[in-house]
Order: sequence, then structure tokens, then C-alpha cells
Amino acid sequence: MKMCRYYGGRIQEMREIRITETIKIKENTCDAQMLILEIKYLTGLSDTCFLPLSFSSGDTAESVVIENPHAVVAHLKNDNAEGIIYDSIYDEGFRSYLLRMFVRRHRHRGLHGELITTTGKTIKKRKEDELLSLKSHVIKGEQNNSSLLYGKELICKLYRCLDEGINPELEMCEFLTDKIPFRHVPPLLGAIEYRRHGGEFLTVGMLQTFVPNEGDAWTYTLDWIGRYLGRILARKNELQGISPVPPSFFDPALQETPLLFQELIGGIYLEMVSLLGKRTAELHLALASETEDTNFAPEPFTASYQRSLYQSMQSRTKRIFALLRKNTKNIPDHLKGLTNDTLNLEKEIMSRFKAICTRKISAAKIRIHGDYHLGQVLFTGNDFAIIDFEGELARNVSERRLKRSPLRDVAGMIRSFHYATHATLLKSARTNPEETPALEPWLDLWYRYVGGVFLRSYLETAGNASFIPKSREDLDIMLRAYLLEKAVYEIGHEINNRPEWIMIPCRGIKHLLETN
Ligand SMILES: Nc1ncnc2c1ncn2[C@@H]1O[C@H](COP(=O)(O)OP(=O)(O)O)[C@@H](O)[C@H]1O
Ligand SMILES: O=P(O)(O)O[C@H]1O[C@H](CO)[C@@H](O[C@H]2O[C@H](CO)[C@@H](O)[C@H](O)[C@H]2O)[C@H](O)[C@H]1O
Repeated sequence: MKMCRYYGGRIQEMREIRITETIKIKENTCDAQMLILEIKYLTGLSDTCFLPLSFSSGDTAESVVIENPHAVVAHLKNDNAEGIIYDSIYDEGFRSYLLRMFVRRHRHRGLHGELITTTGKTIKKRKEDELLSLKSHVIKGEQNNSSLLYGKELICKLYRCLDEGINPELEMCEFLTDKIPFRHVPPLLGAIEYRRHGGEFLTVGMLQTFVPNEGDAWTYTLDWIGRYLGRILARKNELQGISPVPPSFFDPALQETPLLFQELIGGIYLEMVSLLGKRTAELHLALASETEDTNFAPEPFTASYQRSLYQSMQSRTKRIFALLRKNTKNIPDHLKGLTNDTLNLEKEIMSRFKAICTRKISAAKIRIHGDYHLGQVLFTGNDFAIIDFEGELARNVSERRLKRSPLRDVAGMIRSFHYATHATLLKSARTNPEETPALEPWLDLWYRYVGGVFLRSYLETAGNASFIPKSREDLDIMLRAYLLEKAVYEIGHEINNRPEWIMIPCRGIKHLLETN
């Protein structure tokens, strides 16, 4: 389990895993046990996880062992048979039965509760045979959950860590499908939930429309940064006289990207970034348009909220910095200096957060994406689709459902542009160490121009929406605080997942503290 990003993987040491529920499914193509597990750690709260298990032998078992060794839970052998117990998502029979569960709205009883599927009208209208004949496979790649693709039409996300109560992603997708349909979020088609006898719901899975795409905006961006650097290197002599004086995207005077940078960055990419800013604002406008449902209706940024925001930014920073101090042993040696410098900035960061409650800010809070970055946006070739509304998994589920300023999402995306430049630097340092230092100021410029295009387009589309602060100063204060808060969150994320990458938020924090 520790090998899977979705379980364990985290820094905490596991103490015990208990099976709390077993739901057996035995139909013609599917023989699986759906398990609900309780994972206890040495310290902190336990997790509730979902793990469906299948048994196979012969060629099927062999191909799972070769292609997906991480999915194998146990090898079994007795006098008659030899085989493996493995994660059912790699069992074709299980995948097709799962879809059948949605289409036919099956229920399955376990010892302490039952699995229930619900579906919307879109799927009910579809021909059953057509749906059930779709070929399925597991989406590859780093994920917190597991996604199963059916033909090029449907995608089922199975959650691995389950939370009691309303699942924020399901709630958001339901809202953006049925209540205020938003074209740039894939429509929700159905859900699977586990209902404990007399207890709460746990959302186990969700079925959505698959959006044909050319990958996510992260990969798309890295590709364009590669081209930008290629152009810089090709025009090295011509560009030598130009000393890159980085503008700040907070600067209201920065209205247009200079022609030279439009050429270097790529006009098409800049247009796409502008479109992304527009789609982001449209998402927020849709989320802000509800007036009756208290789960969505906008709320004011009150003085007491401003104080509690400041306190939560502070306590989060304390917690993450304590985690960093405790885990400096996991940081690669060449990054220890940078990490220590960041640790020394704790006081300064805290004092910067203070700005968020030193004056009255007039802006509305709404439901937001919550973990918005380039990897959460699919590039369709000429537009974007926004996915993964679970929020930051490091926060508990009720926190993830809180209304917040949508500028937090804006800050998340701007941080992501910064990440993209530094991911490129990390790669360049490995493949092209001599050229790398000279590229750094150019990447900084890229970040500022691209961040500026995104922000301007966002603000233009949002117009005078209730969630946009009325004064430029308030906007500035909020953006800076959210950017800093996000970079601190990223420290916690990287220490848990990619210690090599900790240099990105560390440098991000330094950059944010230095930028006027
Ligand atoms: N509706 C969709 N259409 C097409 N691809 C999708 C869709 N939803 C998710 N994906 C693909 O599945 C991957 C994982 O989805 P995501 O919701 O981000 O899962 P996780 O929360 O586990 O990270 C995405 O990066 C994307 O490639
Ligand atoms: O996509 P997830 O919901 O799993 O989000 C988590 O993982 C992200 C990727 O590791 C992480 O995003 C950080 O790295 C991205 C590049 O890989 C970068 O674009 C983001 O700006 C940066 O925050 C995200 O924070 C985390 O919650």
C-alpha cells in the first residue's frame, strides 16, 4: 500500500490496517471483494480507504504482475492453483461490472452497509448495450485516486481515501452539471456511494463524461516554455544587449506584453493563457450565481472572517514549517541551504499575512475549485476543461467545502506558472548545466508576463463581480497573501511527495517576499 500514492505514501508511519467492510460481488464476469479499510498511523487521525480485490491465475495474473506489479497484494499457491490477489481496477471483468452498476443502478449489501449507485438523466437516456460494450482501461499516471476510462466517452473516478459526508467534488460537479450548467467542466453522470447502516454516506466513485484532450495544461505549458527557451538560445547574440528587467504582474501599468516577448513566448500560447484566465473567471461567475442554496450562495468577507483567515494562514505556516524542520533529513544535501534559508523566513511570512486583516476588504466568498493548477485543466486543442474539484487533500473535508475568495484559485494558477518555469530549470540543470544560469532571468520574465496575461484576462472577464475587491490595493493584498499561502502549502506537499522539488516553493517564497 505504501507504494501507491493514494494510500500511505504520506510521511506518517502506518501502525495498523483493519478491514471494516467486505462487499462481495459475484456476477458472470466479475468476482471481486470491495473492501473498506481503516488505516491507523503512529500519530494523527486514521484514514478510511477503498480497495476492491480480485483473484486471477494463469496469463491474466502474469500480465498484471508484469504490467502493474504495484497492484499485486499477494501471491497464492496451493496444491491445485497458483495465482494473485490484486487491485480489481486491473481486472477487466470488474471494470465492466462497475459500469453495469451505474447503468442498472445496482445495490450491493455488505456486513455493515450497502453500495448504492445513482445516475442522472443523461446516462438513463443512453442505450444500455452500447454503453456496456465500451472497452475499458485504467488511466496511467500519478493520481490520488484511480480513473477508469470507458471507450472515449466515460470516465469513472474511484476514490481511494473516503471521507464521511458530502464529497466536495461530487457536490461541485452536480452543481455545475444540473444547477448552473457550465460547459467547461465535464458533466457528471452518476455516483457510487457506500451507506453505513443508519450512518453517513461515503462517496466511492463518480462517473463523468470523458473530454477528448491533448493532455493537461501543465504538459502544454512545459512544451511552450521549451520552445521559448529554444528561441532565446537561437537569438542569443541579438538578445545579449537586452537586460531583462522583470516587470511585476501586480503593476497596473503593465497592460501589454511587449512585441518581442509575444514573439518569444508565442502568440498562440499567450492567447490560450488569456482564454484560461477567461474560463477561470467564468467558472467563478457560475459558482457565484447561486442565491438560494446556502452551500453555494456568496457570503461577505467580514472583519471576523478576515481575522480567522489570518489565523488559519498563520497556524498552517507553523504546522508546515514544523513538518519541514522535522523532516530536513529527507531533503537532498544540495537543497539543505535553501531549505534553511526558507525556515528562517517564517517570521517574515507571518508578518506578511497580517496585511489580510489590517483593513476592511469588500469582496464576496464563494465555493471555489480549491486546488487549482495547470494539472487540473485539460487542453482540448482550442479550449480548456476544468477537472478535479476535490480541493487540497491535506485539508479535511469540511474545510474543503468552505467558501473562500476565488482569488485563491487565481493565486494557485499563478503559482503553477512559476512551477512550470522551475520544473524547466530543474530539467535544464540536468541536461544543459552550462547554459542554465543564463536562462533563469528569462524564465523569470516568462513567468511574470504569462502570469500578467492570465490575471488581466481573469479580471477583465470577472468585471465588477461581487468577489472582486473594489480597490486595487485590496486586490494586491489578497493576491499576495494567497500566493504566499499557496507556496507554504506546496512546501508541505513536496516534503511529503517530491523532496527534490522543494526548491520550487522555497524559491517561490523568496521571490514573493522580494517582489514589491
Ligand atoms: N472528464 C475527463 N475527461 C478526460 N480525462 C479526464 C477527465 N477527468 C479526469 N481525466 C484524466 O484523469 C486524470 C486524473 O483525474 P483527476 O480528477 O485529476 O484525479 P486525481 O484526483 O486522482 O488526481 C487527469 O489528469 C486526466 O488525465
Ligand atoms: O493534482 P492533485 O490534486 O494531486 O494536487 C496535488 O499535487 C499537485 C502535483 O504534485 C500539486 O501541484 C504542485 O505541483 C504542480 C506541478 O506538478 C504545479 O503545477 C502546482 O502549481 C503545484 O502546486 C498540488 O499542489 C497538490 O495539491
